Amino acid sequence: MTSEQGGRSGHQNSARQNSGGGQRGGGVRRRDDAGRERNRSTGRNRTETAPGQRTRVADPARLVAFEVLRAVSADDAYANLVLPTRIRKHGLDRRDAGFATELTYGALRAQGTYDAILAKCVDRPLSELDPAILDALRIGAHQLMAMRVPTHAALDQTVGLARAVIGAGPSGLVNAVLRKVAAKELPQWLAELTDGLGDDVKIASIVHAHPEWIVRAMRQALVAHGRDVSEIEALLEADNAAPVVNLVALPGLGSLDEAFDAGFTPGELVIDSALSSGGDVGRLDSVRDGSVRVQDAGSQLVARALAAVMVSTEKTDGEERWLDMCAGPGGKAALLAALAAEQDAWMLANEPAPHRAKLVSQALAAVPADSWTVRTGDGRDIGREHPEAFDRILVDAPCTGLGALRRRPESRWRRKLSDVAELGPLQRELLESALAAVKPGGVVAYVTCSPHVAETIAVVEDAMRKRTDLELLDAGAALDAVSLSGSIGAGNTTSAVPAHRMMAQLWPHIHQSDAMFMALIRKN
Ligand SMILES: C[S@@+](CC[C@H](N)C(=O)[O-])C[C@H]1O[C@@H](n2cnc3c(N)ncnc32)[C@H](O)[C@@H]1O
Repeated sequence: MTSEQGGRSGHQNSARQNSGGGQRGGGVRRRDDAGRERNRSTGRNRTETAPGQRTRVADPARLVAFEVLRAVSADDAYANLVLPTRIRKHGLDRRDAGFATELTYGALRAQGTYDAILAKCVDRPLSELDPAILDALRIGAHQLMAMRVPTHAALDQTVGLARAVIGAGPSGLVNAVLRKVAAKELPQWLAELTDGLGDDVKIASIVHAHPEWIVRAMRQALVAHGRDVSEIEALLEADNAAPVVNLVALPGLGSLDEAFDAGFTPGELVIDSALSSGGDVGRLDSVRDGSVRVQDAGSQLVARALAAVMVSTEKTDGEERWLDMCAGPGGKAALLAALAAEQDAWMLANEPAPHRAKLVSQALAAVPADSWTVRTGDGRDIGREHPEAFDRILVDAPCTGLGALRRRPESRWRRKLSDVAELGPLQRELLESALAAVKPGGVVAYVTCSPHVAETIAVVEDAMRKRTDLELLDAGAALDAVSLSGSIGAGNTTSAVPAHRMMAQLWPHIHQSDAMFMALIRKN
């Protein structure tokens, strides 16, 4: 299990520097540039016996983490959306914001492992604890197990947080439980929790903090794409690392010069992209004007692959017509529309949720307006309403998002196996609609941000079985064709099933991208 690796140096520094942070005796706590507290005026001896007695006011960075965990567990909030607002609300400086980010994301990602440890230290089922106490314990556990926070500071500050925001009684429980947690280091806890377990899936689930059904699904996906099942450890660990920030310059519209001047480095997977493990992208003018966008490298690759693949359609009025059937919030739509504009094509971006359709319009604002139109509606209707009307169609289907666990720290614990079955009919209907809407000679890209075989290979195979006019193109080769290295190994060269050799899967541990799946289907 790792903590925020993407911002590693910044966060680990902040973890060290903030290790003793917090307000004392009700005073406002400030740190100097080296992270040392100023105004240490109490002169009080720090003992390890009664941390809760010392700290009565919550350290703002830990308070932010606690508030985000509460919003996630009580209100089903998304941590990546709530965290920035709480950081602003509490006025955290850059260092404290880094600490709060590592604490929040780390505690959420590893929740299953920490709950297993906590269950050994609490004398009742965790489900019987006040959920606020459980969240405080998770925050304490992450500091003790995975951050370089000295034990006394982790205890002192977490008990102080509990005292300030939950109450004196609960803070005693938090103190007692965290002392038991602190008695062993993480490797000892993991050894104890997995001792005698003969099942590799259960062991990986505890050690790498993923639900068992997801470990099983990832193993199955690796094998289905011709990879060795032993890669599972690296894949799960990649999910536990913070992703680097990827930028794309919209072709013909944006330049990365400003990003490079600001310390971004050229992306290695895909052209016109840049990488950063930290920094505030919102400060870049080019990001603010929408000509440079934050976008995962895998998303960039699939959009570029669809735009570059050969089609042999009859063109309406000499121009190609493209469709992004599931466009919200508009990441791929912006890149696709810019590519369409370069090729004198026009694109329809469809999204049924009105607020997400609005985001699509905003994402497309930097692209010449005569190159695109946004439709607010159900993609399942498009095949019937516009039969054989489009040369290229992207179906970026609603899915479990198991390929993007790096950026959504809570989602692995929120998602359920039943979600996969629930999404299946919609995924199939959207693909069928796209296959009706594509012209003969045109191509449909079926894409998911999930490697789950039931959402990927199975959906494509079902669609192929239903029609006789379809052909799978080599999606791995199509990704290679638009990659910088020319060979990224996303295809499957070894499968005994010819159709499986045509489908491509990107992986966080190999490509440092989301686990994006792509099949390219040509209608003959
Ligand atoms: C995986 S997201 C698409 C991400 C988007 N392509 C991007 O790159 O930003 C799937 C989208 O499909 C939309 N969706 C859900 N049901 C749909 C339907 N019946 N027809 C079309 N889109 C649908 C969701 O609202 C969601 O915005």
